[in-house]
Amino acid sequence: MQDYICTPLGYGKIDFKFLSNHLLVGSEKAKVEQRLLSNWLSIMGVSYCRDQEVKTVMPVGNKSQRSRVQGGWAKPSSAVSKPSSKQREEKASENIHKLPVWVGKGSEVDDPPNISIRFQQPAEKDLKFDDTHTRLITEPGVYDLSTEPSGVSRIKLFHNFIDEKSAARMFTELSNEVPWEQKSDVKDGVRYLQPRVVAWYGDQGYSYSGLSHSPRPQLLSPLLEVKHLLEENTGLQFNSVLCNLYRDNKDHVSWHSDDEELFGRLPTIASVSLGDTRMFELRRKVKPNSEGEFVYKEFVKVPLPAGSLLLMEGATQLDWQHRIPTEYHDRGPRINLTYRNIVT
Ligand SMILES: O=C(O)CCC(=O)C(=O)O
Ligand SMILES: [Fe+2]
Repeated sequence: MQDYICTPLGYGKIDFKFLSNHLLVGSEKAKVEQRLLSNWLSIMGVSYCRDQEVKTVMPVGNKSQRSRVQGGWAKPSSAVSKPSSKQREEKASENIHKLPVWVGKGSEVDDPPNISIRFQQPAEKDLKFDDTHTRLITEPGVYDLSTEPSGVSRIKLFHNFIDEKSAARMFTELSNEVPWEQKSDVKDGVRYLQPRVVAWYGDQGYSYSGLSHSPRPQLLSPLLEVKHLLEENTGLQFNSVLCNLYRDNKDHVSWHSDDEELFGRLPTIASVSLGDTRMFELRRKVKPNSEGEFVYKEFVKVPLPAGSLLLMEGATQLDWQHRIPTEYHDRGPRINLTYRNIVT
């Protein structure tokens, strides 16, 4: 059994002070908090199982917190006894990870969320978690992700870029009027149906991963509205938009970069979200290690609510990948509009 501890200090109202890599919950109180809990767990990349017996208990914090949590909804099992909780706690506090500090853009940048993570390294197994960095961005701002010879990778997050009422109206119009299509693409020589439906608008077509979109120059009115808003606010031009509809929690887009040549070397991609909130994740690209494995260490997670705008700029497509992962729990439909500019 692998164990590690996370303390979600300062994030949300989650009333728990310990986790294991299999956090198993049983009581009513825990059930009320399952959604928060599973969100937080998915943010931290921890697997989550419900309605099973607690296999591991990893107390963190003072004695009163411990007994409250254990007494409330966690049943320690025999797995707890070795090594002792105290030993684990002491070991864990030696291993507190200091997450990297954002390189900010003056006053536009809010402080990073106050999350600290403690990792308990089990004696018997290497979790490969111990040197990963995950940053959660919930506040609007400008965030420099990395600086490499290729340039600065920068994202900008805006909330309420589209007001609530307009976002709801656009969501309904686009759900009904866009000719949504489930395409298939090729991965490792095999053709798969994409786990979402899409539509492409632009004067030119767009091809990637063995699929192609024909030109569709006539933008629907909500798409034009957003395009004008973007152009007014960013001073940039966008001549195409890929519309994605994630129908439920299972729909997703896997790790990728929008690094096709037709968008230029350092493209700005403007991503507008409507409908239910989904987590947008980035990971920094790595070179394969000596065994040919890709061991990713830097992750960024950004919940994207309705009306938000996320700009990906600079070297983000060269040095980072992004995805929308599946979620464990139900999600309503979400529409994402990624505006791009074809330069060739
Ligand atoms: O749905 C999203 O937020 C991301 C979509 C995306 O990455 C893409 O269309 O290339
Ligand atoms: Fe993308």
